[in-house]
Amino acid sequence: MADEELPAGWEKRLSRSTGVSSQMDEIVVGQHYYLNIYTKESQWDRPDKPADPSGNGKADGPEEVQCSHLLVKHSGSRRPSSWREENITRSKEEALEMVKSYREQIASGKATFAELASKYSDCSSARRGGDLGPFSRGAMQKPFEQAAFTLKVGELSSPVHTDSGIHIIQRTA
Ligand SMILES: O=C(N[C@H](Cc1nc2ccccc2[nH]1)C(=O)O)c1cc2ccccc2s1
Repeated sequence: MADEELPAGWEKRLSRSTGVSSQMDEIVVGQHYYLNIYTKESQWDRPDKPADPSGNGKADGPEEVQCSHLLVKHSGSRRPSSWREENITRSKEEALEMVKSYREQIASGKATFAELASKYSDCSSARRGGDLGPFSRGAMQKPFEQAAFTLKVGELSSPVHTDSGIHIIQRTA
């Protein structure tokens, strides 16, 4: 289908980071998203009307962040399998208890984020100590993005729920 003209004020962008697609549950590189050129807000869905220049001040905050995360998947995860465990059957409640325990160990200094993420994260980024690299809005699932872009550098999130499972996120840049 021809790539029709976008309504005024929008730009079509290519997400440079990998992320989990909202449809197929696989790592996608180069998924398109749409950027409001006035407010710098982004959205997955193709806009059907001109961009709103007002944006109510939502354009604040960084364009790009870098985070590490520790993911604990559960039986309700979109892909209940990982490098650690071929068939993940733990309950969501059990996953939440595990995530809280890891967060406590990191916050108290008993262990570093990278030590626990590399041992226990159900994401393939475990091999990098949980580091996801830099990413902009539009690259990750919305609950993850909202948390990541709200954190200050060095801050640790509360447990964050996405279709992939339950995450602890640390913003590193
Ligand atoms: O989506 C990924 N991995 C999924 C799990 C997952 N789901 C996520 C949702 C948001 C952010 C990170 C996430 N990681 C998997 O392994 O099943 C990614 C792995 C990596 C590895 C390096 C850099 C970025 C990424 S994003």
